[in-house]
Amino acid sequence: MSPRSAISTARRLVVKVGSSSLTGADGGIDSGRLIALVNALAHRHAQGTQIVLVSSGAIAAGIHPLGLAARPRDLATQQAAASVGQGALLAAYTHAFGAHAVTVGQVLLTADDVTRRSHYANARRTLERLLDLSVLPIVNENDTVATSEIRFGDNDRLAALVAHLIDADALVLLSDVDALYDGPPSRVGTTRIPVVSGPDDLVGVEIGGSGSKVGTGGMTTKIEAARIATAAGVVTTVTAADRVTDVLAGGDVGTVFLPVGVRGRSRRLWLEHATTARGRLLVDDGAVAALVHRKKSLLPAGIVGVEGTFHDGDPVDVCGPDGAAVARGLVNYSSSELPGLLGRSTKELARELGPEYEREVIHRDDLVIL
Ligand SMILES: Nc1ncnc2c1ncn2[C@@H]1O[C@H](COP(=O)(O)OP(=O)(O)O)[C@@H](O)[C@H]1O
Ligand SMILES: N[C@@H](CCC(=O)OP(=O)(O)O)C(=O)O
Repeated sequence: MSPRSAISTARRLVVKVGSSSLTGADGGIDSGRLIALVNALAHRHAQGTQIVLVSSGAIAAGIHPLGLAARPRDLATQQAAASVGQGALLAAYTHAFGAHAVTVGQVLLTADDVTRRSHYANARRTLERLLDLSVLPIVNENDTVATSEIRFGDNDRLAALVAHLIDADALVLLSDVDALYDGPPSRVGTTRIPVVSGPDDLVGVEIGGSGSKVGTGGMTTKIEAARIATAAGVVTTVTAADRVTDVLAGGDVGTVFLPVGVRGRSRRLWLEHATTARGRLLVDDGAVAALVHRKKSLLPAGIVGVEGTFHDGDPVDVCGPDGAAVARGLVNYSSSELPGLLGRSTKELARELGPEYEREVIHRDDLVIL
C-alpha cells in the first residue's frame, strides 16, 4: 500500500488545521475557509471514517470581538482572546458541521492533564466514546487556563500526541503551505519534498518559522510533530488546507512522512514530549543503571542532589553523574521534602517516618528513558 493511500483508506484520522488556514487577510476567522474544510471532512465522515479535528484559531477568533488590531503577544491577553474566540470558533464549527448532520464535541486539553495517569486514561476514554457515538471531536489546547510552564504552545505536537492517544491510522497537518520545501517557500527556486522516509531526508533542508501573522511554530513544529507521530507508527502528511480533498483522497500532494517506529500506546510518549521539567534529580551510577538497564523505579538511596522547586506529581529530569538527563518522570515528593530522604533506604524511611515513605521517588510507570 502506498503511503498516500494509507490516508484514503484510514478508518481513523486526526486532522489538524492551523490558524493561518482559518483566517482572512484581516486576521479574524474566515468563515468561507472554515466551511470549505468542514465540507471536506463531513464528506469523509459520511463514508464512515472516524475523524478527530485538532483546530487552532481560538486566539485569532478573539481578535475582532475584543477590538484588537493583531494577535496579542502577552500571555494574559492571548488567554483572554482564546476565551472569547474558542466559543466563537466552536459555534462556527457546530453550525457548519450541523449542515451535514454531523455532531461535534469540544475537547480542551492541557499537557498537565494528559501526562498524569488518571487523566490520560480519562482523555482516551472520552475520545473513544465520542467516536463510538459518531461525534466528531474538535480538540484544542485549553489556552485559557494553561500557564506558560504547562503549555504545549503549538497544536502540531498536540495533534501528533492525540493521533497516538487514539491509535489513529494517519495524521494530516493542514497549513497555509502546500508541502515541506527544501527551503523557505517564499524563496525562488525551492522545491517540494514529496516523501520523507527518515531523518536523513531532512539533512540540508532549511526549516523556518511561521510565515503568517497568526501562526506559531512554522515548519519546525510540524517536523517535530511528524517525528513524534511517525516514531509511534503513524503516517503523517503536511499540506495546505485548500488541498484537503486531494490529500484525503490519497492524491500526490504535500509531503508524506513515513512511519519509522511501531504502533503502540503509551503515556510515556506524552511524558517525553508534552512536559517541561520543573527540576532535576542528580543520581549516582548505580541508579542510572537501575533505571536505564533494569527498568526499575527511582528510590531515594540513589539520589545525591535535588535542583529546582517542584511539587509532588510534577515532571522532573533525572540526571546522571555527568549532568546529562537520562530520564524524565513524575516525582512523588516535593523539592522541600526530598532532600531529607536522600541516600536512605525505603525500609529505614518507612520505619522512621511512616509507611507512606516506602514509596518510590519516581515509579517506573511514570518514567520515560530519554
Ligand atoms: N522549509 C519549509 N517548507 C515549507 N514551509 C516552511 C518552511 N520553512 C518555514 N516555513 C513556513 O511555515 C509556515 C507554516 O507554519 P505556521 O505559520 O505555523 O502555520 P499553521 O498556522 O498552519 O500552524 C509556512 O507558511 C511557511 O512560511
Ligand atoms: N491554541 C491556539 C493555537 C496554537 C497553535 O498551534 O497555532 P497554529 O500554529 O496556528 O496551529 C489557538 O487556538 O489560538
